[in-house]
Amino acid sequence: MTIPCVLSIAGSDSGGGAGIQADLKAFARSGVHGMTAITAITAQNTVEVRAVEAVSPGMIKAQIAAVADDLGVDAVKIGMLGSVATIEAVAEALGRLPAGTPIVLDPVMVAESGGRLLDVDAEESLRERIVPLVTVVTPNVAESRVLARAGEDVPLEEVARRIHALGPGAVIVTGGHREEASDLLFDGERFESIPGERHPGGAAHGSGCTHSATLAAQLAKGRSLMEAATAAREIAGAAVRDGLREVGAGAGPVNVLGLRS
Ligand SMILES: Nc1ncnc2c1ncn2[C@@H]1O[C@H](COP(=O)(O)OP(=O)(O)O)[C@@H](O)[C@H]1O
Ligand SMILES: Cc1ncc(COP(=O)(O)O)c(N)n1
Repeated sequence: MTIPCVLSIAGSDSGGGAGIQADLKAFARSGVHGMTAITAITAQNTVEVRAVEAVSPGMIKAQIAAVADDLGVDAVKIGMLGSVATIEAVAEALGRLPAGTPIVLDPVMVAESGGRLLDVDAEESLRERIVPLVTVVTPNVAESRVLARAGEDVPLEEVARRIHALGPGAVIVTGGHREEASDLLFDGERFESIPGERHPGGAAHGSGCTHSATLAAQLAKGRSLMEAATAAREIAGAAVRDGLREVGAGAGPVNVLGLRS
């Protein structure tokens, strides 16, 4: 079998912890060939997002078409989209991929450091134009409540049901911000808890990106959704545990490749 080719449609993090930089490392960790369609460039470090510049819709579509026409796309991970114009471009490009291509959406809204990465007026487009097209959507708890328009009083199972009703194949609410750090999977029929140890002293900048990129890579390798979700939880958790705490003054970058000084 030839090596799977997986495409990340996401933003660039100049600090190297999240976005496409995290995705390429996660793809390598899972043994697939990584490709990128960059949606935005961020001037970002572990403390703040200083500036964001969108890539033009035409250039985003050209990147996706270039890799699809030659290398082929065995799975897609979508991260930061940023604006309505970018969402429209990505929705159009996804429609040209072969039916059945696994698509993982990490609905990135706000960076770990607090900077906004999705315009508020783009939340509705994300919900209507992208969420229904994807195989699995992987919000963290805060993102799940925005997608479901659910307040703190709504139980997480109901939040997942409401997101599923928007049309994706499945929902995984990631648990990095929950006390027990387990992920919650809902495929429209059953709930599965995907447990894992919490690493409170770890470095978590890029954990969501690492999780969704790993999920896409594992699906490209032919794993079932449950197998892929289990591997993504395990690999993201270990990347937080081994995270580079000493790098930067804020939340340090995850370390999915187990780098040591
Ligand atoms: N402190 C932690 N300890 C163990 N696993 C973690 C920790 N933080 C995040 N994870 C794991 O990393 C993945 C991403 O989670 P999360 O932090 O919820 O996403 P985001 O980075 O989008 O906020 C999930 O599988 C989650 O369980
Ligand atoms: C370009 C880009 N994409 C995604 C994230 C989210 O990652 P995190 O929530 O870990 O900051 C980010 N900070 N920057």
